[in-house]
Amino acid sequence: MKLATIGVGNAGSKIVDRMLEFESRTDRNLCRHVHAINTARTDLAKPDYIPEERRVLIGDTNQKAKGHGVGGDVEVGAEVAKADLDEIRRAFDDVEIHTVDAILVVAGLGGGSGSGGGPVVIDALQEMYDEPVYALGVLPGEYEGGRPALNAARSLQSFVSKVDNFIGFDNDAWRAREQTIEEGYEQMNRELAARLVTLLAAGETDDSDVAENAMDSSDIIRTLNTGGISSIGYAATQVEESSEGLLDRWSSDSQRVNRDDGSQATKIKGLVRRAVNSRLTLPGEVSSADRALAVISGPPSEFSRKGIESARQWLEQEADTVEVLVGDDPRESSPRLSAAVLLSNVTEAPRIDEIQNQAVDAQEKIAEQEAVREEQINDLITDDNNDLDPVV
Ligand SMILES: Nc1nc2c(ncn2[C@@H]2O[C@H](COP(=O)(O)OP(=O)(O)OP(=O)(O)O)[C@@H](O)[C@H]2O)c(=O)[nH]1
Repeated sequence: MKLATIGVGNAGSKIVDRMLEFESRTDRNLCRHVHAINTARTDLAKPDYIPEERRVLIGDTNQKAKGHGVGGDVEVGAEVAKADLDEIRRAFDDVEIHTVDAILVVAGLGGGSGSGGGPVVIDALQEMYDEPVYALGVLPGEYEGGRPALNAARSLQSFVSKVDNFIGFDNDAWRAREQTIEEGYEQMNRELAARLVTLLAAGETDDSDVAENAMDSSDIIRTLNTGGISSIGYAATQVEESSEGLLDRWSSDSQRVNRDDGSQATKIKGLVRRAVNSRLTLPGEVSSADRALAVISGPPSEFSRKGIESARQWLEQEADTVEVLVGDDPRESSPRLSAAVLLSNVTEAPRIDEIQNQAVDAQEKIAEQEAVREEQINDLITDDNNDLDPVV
């Protein structure tokens, strides 16, 4: 698949940057267009891979943002993006839409810029293009507190209703306790990038006849057509350099002998099983998914038709749906064989309910605190001062 990828806010831009890093390390070419849109000038200076001319600063003339971010205020994030919509649209003008299959918007939902600005950007994209628009949204960890949960719960509603599919990533599930938050983010972003790129880059070459079971971008689009909230599982293994394997790699496609000797089939089924049972980007009940798709990526000498078939049967049972696709993504020089599994429209994801509950609590607490504050101010100016007249 070929994507136009847009990071909104700081987390969104960092994740897109890691996607580009993973692509360049693994010789993939998924993101044909990239943009980073943010309200904080210093954060926009940080990416290693997003070209400078693709970084769009919004809200620098807004009194509440002034180029320094919106401090977790989702309303200001949305307001700033709306005010600078012309600039955002202009940035998209040079996206050659005929060269991409879909658009992916990436954002952290706990802050203000990505959470508030993301849905505004998505509206603009849906208006401008017919291609599907997907989102990758990061859910804040419980440890971040009530305000990020409230931002995320509100923003999630907008994201899910506006995009063609929302892929979730749960910071809580991926947090390693022994790391600082920044170190943790760096590792999470790399793990997430590997999953997204391995899955979505399948079929990016337009050369779908290189392998018999090659996955195509239309397969991915079909699987994501369910809408709703989706999750990705992933597993990888090092490819052994047997002399036979080397031979296979150097032979031409027509001469390639697929050994299909049972052990390769077992390996592929095992990888898909490991991917599904691994920590998902958004943990959830696999059997609640509407559709599933698995991409087996690596040197074609490692592929096995039997493996694909038994992985498909296993996944069909596990996800409890007949809408299952399993296919190859040949990467001739890759030292790894990997499986990325997309579970589309997972309806049972406990973290979503938790965030909604945390958000309701936070909203009640905020309302209570505001009422108390108002009362205190009233007390302060009315107590024992009843004889005094205000100046104006
Ligand atoms: N996985 C991951 N999550 C992050 C990262 N940075 C921030 N987050 C999460 O994303 C949420 C939003 O943070 P940012 O992206 O920094 O915020 P923003 O959208 O730029 O908005 P403002 O800072 O309010 O202007 C946070 O609450 C965290 O949950 C990151 O590098 N990786």
